[in-house]
Amino acid sequence: MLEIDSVSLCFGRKQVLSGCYICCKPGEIVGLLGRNGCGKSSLLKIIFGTLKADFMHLKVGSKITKKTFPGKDVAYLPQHNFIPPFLTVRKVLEDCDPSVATEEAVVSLNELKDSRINSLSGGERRFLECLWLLSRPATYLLLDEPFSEIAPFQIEILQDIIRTKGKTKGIILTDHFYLPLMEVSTRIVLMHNNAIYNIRDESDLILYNYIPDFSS
Ligand SMILES: Nc1ncnc2c1ncn2[C@@H]1O[C@H](COP(=O)(O)OP(=O)(O)OP(=O)(O)O)[C@@H](O)[C@H]1O
Repeated sequence: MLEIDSVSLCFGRKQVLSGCYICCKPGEIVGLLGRNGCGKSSLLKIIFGTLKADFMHLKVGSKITKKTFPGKDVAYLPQHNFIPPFLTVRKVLEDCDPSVATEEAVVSLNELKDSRINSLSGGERRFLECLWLLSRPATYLLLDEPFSEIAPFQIEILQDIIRTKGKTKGIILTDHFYLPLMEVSTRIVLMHNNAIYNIRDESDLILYNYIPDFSS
């Protein structure tokens, strides 16, 4: 189990996280929702180690640790582009797991194999980054907005891969495309007012004002 608790984070005088808790075990896909700026990305960065919390308690398996990077337990898809722009698509695909970069998954990239990353569209680049990250052998995957910029057909491909990986890995996934997130998650939580609430269905998201009530 990956477990982080008592997370406290301030930027200047602004308290972003206070006493925050989240956990995830292998075989679980935790969908993390929350309004813009509530601290979802910060929480994932703190788990990975690219952002230092004012206080937190992090445990991966039986190991208490200050960060998970560098290490083999956790892989992290940041919100921003991270694959070096000078690499070619072919080079990146060569470093992907064949069970992830299947023929069906990469069909949209076939004509781009000799292109450099910096010549791809935003969605093409993001999709390739997701394939690469989902290929990592880590036990836990942190995915920050994998569906952003991605066309619906490709989102379905990513959902299938996430579902397959989620059978053996623990995945924490955050995105504002809440429907694809809800479809793929085995457990959904919402960050709201510095607390984490369990979400059963869309009516809970209306209750916490994350989505509008279209019926009213
Ligand atoms: N480096 C920084 N310096 C100052 N404030 C920051 C910094 N990084 C984040 N923040 C602030 O912390 C808050 C939480 O940011 P974070 O990116 O974690 O939110 P989020 O829930 O991921 O938002 P979104 O859904 O928009 O991606 C925001 O109000 C943001 O402005």
